[in-house]
Amino acid sequence: MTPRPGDMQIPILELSRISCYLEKGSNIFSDISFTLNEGDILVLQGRSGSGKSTLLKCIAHLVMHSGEILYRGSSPQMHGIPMFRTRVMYVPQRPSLLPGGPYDFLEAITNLNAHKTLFQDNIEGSTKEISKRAFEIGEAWGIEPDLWARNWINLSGGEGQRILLAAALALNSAEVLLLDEPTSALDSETSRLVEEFLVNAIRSSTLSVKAVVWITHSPEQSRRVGTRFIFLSGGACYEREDPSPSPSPHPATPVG
Ligand SMILES: Nc1ncnc2c1ncn2[C@@H]1O[C@H](COP(=O)(O)OP(=O)(O)OP(=O)(O)O)[C@@H](O)[C@H]1O
Repeated sequence: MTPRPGDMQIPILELSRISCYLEKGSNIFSDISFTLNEGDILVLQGRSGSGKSTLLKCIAHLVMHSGEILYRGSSPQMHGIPMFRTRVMYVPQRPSLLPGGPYDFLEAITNLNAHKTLFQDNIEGSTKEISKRAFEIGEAWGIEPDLWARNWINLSGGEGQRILLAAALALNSAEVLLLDEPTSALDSETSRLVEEFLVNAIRSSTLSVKAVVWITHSPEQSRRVGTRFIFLSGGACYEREDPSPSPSPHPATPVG
């Protein structure tokens, strides 16, 4: 489903009572609810193991969960799960499990039916055009074009991380990017370049991305990029006005 003009009034993403259970009786979190609107950079914080990555994977329908997720007012099933994942895209911290190299990855993604349906054979969606855009973004972040032809296992953590993010942006199909610690392997200078690019991408009218959920452990980064701040703690989720490093046991606004 392609967004229509009237869709702009409804939240881009609505989560209602999302719960994730690993085994019987053991839940990572329960009843998480919040909405995401165009222009939001929603920073997701919480202690290690609190369930941040799992929540992003639930949103992307990569992990079993209960509750309801609506994208532009319709369920992922209504959009079709592959199409939903091109519009609401999870970007992992590392490309550790991907086969081949970055260029193979771009080729595989651009050959998916959901991608082809979205671009309807428009040249903008071709592997060649997307690779060109990906190389440009990568170069702005210090990635030489020849690295795209390497195997993932022969790239450094920071190189793989930047390439994966550049690819997600170059695809220009996602309205929501779910970023799992996107700069965790980068030095502070490169991290700033990536942050600035992403913040400008949300404001740009020519790029597809309209909102981001961004996991970070850095309060400084949260402050620089975030427009909203949500904390996962004790299986529940709280929205705060500021990106304080340690959520108190009784934060201001429970949103779950
Ligand atoms: N497939 C799985 N099987 C068993 N336990 C899992 C699985 N995936 C996640 N977990 C557990 O769920 C909890 C939440 O993990 P998750 O990776 O979502 O945390 P996180 O907040 O992103 O952590 P970090 O900040 O360290 O990246 C952890 O206790 C983790 O061990």
